[in-house]
Amino acid sequence: MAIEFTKYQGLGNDFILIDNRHQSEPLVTPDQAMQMCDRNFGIGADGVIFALPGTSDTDYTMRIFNSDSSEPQMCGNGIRCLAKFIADLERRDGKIKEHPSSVRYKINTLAGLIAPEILPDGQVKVDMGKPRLLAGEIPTTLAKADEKVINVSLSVAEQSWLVTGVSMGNPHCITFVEDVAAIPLAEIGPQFEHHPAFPERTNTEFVQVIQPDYLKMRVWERGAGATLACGTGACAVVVAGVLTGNCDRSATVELPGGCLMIEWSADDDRLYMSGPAERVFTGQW
Ligand SMILES: N[C@@H](CCC[C@H](N)C(=O)O)C(=O)O
Repeated sequence: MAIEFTKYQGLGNDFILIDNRHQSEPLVTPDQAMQMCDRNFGIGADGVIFALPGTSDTDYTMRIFNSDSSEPQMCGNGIRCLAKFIADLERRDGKIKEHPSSVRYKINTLAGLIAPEILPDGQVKVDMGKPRLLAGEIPTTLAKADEKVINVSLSVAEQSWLVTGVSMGNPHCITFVEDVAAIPLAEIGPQFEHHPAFPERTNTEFVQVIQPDYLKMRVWERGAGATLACGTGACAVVVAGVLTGNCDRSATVELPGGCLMIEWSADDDRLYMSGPAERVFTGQW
């Protein structure tokens, strides 16, 4: 069966989007998704995202397979791409106007309800929900299940790292370093990802504080390796930065693919992420 797809990217974190609005299960299997993501033998992407029907209180459901075929709970750059993809489909179907002032969606994900809004300038602002900070929620064995994991020592590659754990629905392990460019990401990233202290593996972010409102980060993603950006990761980094006294509640996070604006609201405890999402090309698999 031929599958129509559209490729999108958010700061170079790239995804194959599939219109799955009329079926309740993803149109491709995790193994097929892995083949599609292959950069030599497939389309090439960090993941495959499906726009599925919503639930009673949401407009749509998002599911995603990583490029290694695993299924994460959430993807920040991916949900901005999904919002643009759905708006393109709805525009094509005549469901929304050609140039609406803004478009909002409520999306059901494995991490709960997430709400993206396409702004008039084309950027997408996403209400990413509340961070989860307890070890049992992340999950990690670095502290007791009902304790937070803030600046806890973790031994990787014969070195001791002070790490902070944050869940944005998916697990993140954050460490602040002097020089993010000097981190041998391809060598130590997999060792963090598969460390026994993270029973569901982990995304890992290395962060350099340039100023309290400007951070530079590199990421090793669970199931995808070194990517150019990670939206849930950037949110988790600001939370970890606030908890460790390293940054303000609003900060620009610079990733290899560009910048995201992140705000951890003191009023409602929710994370707000703003950044771009662009269509790249369409095709048939
Ligand atoms: N790139 C994403 C995160 C995708 C999921 C991640 N690899 C995981 O397994 O948790 C983002 O922008 O948040």
